[in-house]
Amino acid sequence: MKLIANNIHKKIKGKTILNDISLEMETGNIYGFWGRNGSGKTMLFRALSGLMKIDSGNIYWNDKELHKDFAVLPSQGIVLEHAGLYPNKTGVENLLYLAQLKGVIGKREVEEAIRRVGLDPADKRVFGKYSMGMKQRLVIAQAIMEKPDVIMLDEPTNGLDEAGIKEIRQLIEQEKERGALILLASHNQEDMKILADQVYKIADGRIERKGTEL
Ligand SMILES: Nc1ncnc2c1ncn2[C@@H]1O[C@H](COP(=O)(O)OP(=O)(O)OP(=O)(O)O)[C@@H](O)[C@H]1O
Repeated sequence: MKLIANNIHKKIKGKTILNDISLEMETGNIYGFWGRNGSGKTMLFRALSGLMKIDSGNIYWNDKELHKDFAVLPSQGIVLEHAGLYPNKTGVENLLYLAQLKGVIGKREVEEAIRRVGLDPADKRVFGKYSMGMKQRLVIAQAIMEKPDVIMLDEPTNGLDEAGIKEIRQLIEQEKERGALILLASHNQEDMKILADQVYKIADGRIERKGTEL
């Protein structure tokens, strides 16, 4: 399965955020997005997921077009900010609530995802009391819990200690082996070296370079 972008452009308040971006990505691979703060990685993920409309260009998932055949990408898990998680709900409660919106998975799968990121489904602490690393793990659990075809991870190893980084890298590899298409934005060079099959270097909203190394 393929995710394709053809010549996408986006301006916000007169400023060009995405400038003629074309990409072709296939399931079973990890694509790294490397670039300075503000280069456009997050905005690109938002565009590709359908969360943000583009001004021109086309985005295809297989033979279907985003914004024509569907409003958002049909099978995706996305880690952006800690958006959508309630500080006064536990991890399980938070993910169950989100799972119920789609109705594809139930409690068993939610608990399995929580275990896979190294958290305890029986933990009664609420999200607001989680450490930064625990929050990050729960957000990743949310992105993978429905076993989506496309997973977008924006800085997934942020806030994790060395052991946590290793665990999350393993999880990302497992998701690739499962056959997911993974987009990974990270400032961590090791993440790029270890995980990415292809690296897109982003600068000023453009793809400056594509290759197998940084
Ligand atoms: N709501 C907004 N209104 C105006 N400009 C915005 C808005 N959101 C983002 N931008 C601009 O879009 C550009 C790209 O930002 P983006 O968040 O995609 O960068 P990034 O590569 O993800 O950066 P970082 O590494 O800091 O996460 C930046 O110049 C930013 O200032």
